[in-house]
Amino acid sequence: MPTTISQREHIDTILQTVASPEAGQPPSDNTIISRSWRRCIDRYGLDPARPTPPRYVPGATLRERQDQADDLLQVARAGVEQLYRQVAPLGYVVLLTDARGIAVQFLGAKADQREHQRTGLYLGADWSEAHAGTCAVGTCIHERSALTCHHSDHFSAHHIQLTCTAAPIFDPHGQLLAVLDISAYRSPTARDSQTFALQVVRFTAKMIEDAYFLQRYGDHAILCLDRSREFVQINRRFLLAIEPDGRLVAANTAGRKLLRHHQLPLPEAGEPRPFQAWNIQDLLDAQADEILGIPHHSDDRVRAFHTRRHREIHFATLIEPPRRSASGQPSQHDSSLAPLEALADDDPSMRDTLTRAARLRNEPINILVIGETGTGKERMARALHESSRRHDKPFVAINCAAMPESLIESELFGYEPGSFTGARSKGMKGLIAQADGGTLFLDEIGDMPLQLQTRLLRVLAEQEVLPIGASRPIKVDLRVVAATHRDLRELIHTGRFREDLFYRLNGASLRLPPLRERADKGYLIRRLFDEINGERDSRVRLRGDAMSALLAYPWPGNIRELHNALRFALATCDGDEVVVDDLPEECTHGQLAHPGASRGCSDSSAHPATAHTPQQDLLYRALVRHQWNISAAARELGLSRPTIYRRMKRLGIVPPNQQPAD
Ligand SMILES: Nc1ncnc2c1ncn2[C@@H]1O[C@H](COP(=O)(O)OP(=O)(O)OP(=O)(O)O)[C@@H](O)[C@H]1O
Repeated sequence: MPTTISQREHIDTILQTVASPEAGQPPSDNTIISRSWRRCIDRYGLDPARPTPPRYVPGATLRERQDQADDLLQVARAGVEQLYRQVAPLGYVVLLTDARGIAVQFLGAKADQREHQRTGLYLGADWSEAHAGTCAVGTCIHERSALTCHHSDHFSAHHIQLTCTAAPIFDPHGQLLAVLDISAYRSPTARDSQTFALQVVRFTAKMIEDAYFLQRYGDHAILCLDRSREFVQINRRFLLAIEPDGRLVAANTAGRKLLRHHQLPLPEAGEPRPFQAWNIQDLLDAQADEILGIPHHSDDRVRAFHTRRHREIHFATLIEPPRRSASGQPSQHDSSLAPLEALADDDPSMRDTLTRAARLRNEPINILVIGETGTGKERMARALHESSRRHDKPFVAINCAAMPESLIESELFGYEPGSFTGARSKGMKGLIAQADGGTLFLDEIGDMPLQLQTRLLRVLAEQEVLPIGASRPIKVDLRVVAATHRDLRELIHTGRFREDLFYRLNGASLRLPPLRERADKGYLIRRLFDEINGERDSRVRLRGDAMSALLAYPWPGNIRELHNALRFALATCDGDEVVVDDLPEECTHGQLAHPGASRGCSDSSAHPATAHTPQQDLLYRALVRHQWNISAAARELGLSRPTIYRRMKRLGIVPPNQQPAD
């Protein structure tokens, strides 16, 4: 690469600084940077006059690194996306690298993908100091602290237009887990312009680190300490995981610093010392049960303690572990409620609906389930049935909208032998009678013809059904659950629904929120994925990047769309995992980059008219890049040759020399 004048000056500055620190003009009086320059030359043998182009690890290695970081990636997702929303308008991209500097997550504008790939600000890029020279990620890994690498702080002349700021993320034992980085191509010359960037990245890295900590030690009591009573519940500055007897198990970065300050350092990861060396009483001047009982001894759930050494005041609050029964297992509810509980995780509307459903499940009243199409009304009806005392009796579902009007009466009420032309000679038991003792589910009740509404009303009022052509009614014991996505009051108003039937059916109502409003999408995705997976011969895993894309997608209300997307991904994926490229194209149209697209860039005009899914796109581009050399494309994509052939066949990609002549 020919060097420009400013690059030439940059190279000279590095060489002079390293040769004689006093003579050179470091870009800032930043010893971290000049130390790193020296390492680049002395230890890694890098030459500032020969800038190395970005290095990308092969696809298979990237996937391996992403798998290893999967737990963190899942926890970090919300934080990384929030950070991206904050900094993208200022022209930054966001990278999360593993502890060795390989970018395992990337967020940046898709429109600038070629520039990202050219600079190395992309998935799979190696930002270790040994390869990229002085840079925010690599130098942060070495220094184990947050820093900005601004313009000519970078070792490589290739990077001097960039400003990059990175912060480390440590695991609960002090081991480096990952590095969070934001980088921009254009920024003011002054280094101070990045002060804010440093604060945001540090803050987000701490948030991710603490979220990971809380997840890892979710089964322990976690003591949160702060020097301020007002902020201790919000800041959670120092986090310490403790055993019921007060032994310290782990601490976040700030917590480990606090312990060191009080001469109680926790062993670092891999150290041979016994792990639970200290008790919380060694830190705070209080009995362990006083500390573990904070929530019960204090109105605002905060208590002040003196530290044993230094007599500093710290305010403490406690995150209690899940309650355990006498058997040591987390306390169990009534197991018959399991079908209802399985419908949702932690969504506020669903929580209210399910509490109500649990109370109503054995009450002798009919229930109306209300919700948009595909929000799980039938699921709810089944779960009500399965968790009720009627669970061993039939559940009969009828879709009032789908049944032809000519058949609906005979299907519902049944008929006597020979009661009309075309009837079966033995007669037929109607669906209502089949549901005797159990639950009758009337879906799309708003579409039931008026004349049948009258007959249904009679069945409900008298608990008996009169088959067509019969002279005597049959007694039935029914619980009716009806469902609708329509506004029944509006239908009553316009004369299309009987008001008296509405009150019969609406003994109580349960409302289901649309998917777009649900806070437990992650749970629904995992649950549906497991269900579809369970129907298959071989089991497949949903990888973190696919999960992130599914969570980021603005789903409309209908859960069926999510179901279809997962079914598609499971049907088309290769191997034993679903990755982001296996998802339908519309799910990946957000800002998230695809891991598979991380190698090289190509002319977008190379798209065949038929190639439009990410999988097709990716494979096609790789094949074009390698002049249809299957082995080379396979190597680049980290796949085997048979897999490439299989995918080409499945995705309808035909090499030019095998295409039929016009
Ligand atoms: N809580 C849930 N957990 C997992 N999957 C669910 C849940 N609720 C609904 N689904 C899935 O979503 C799809 C739609 O569910 P369901 O048929 O119960 O909705 P509905 O509201 O009755 O639909 P419609 O309005 O079309 O009658 C089904 O594939 C179902 O398996």
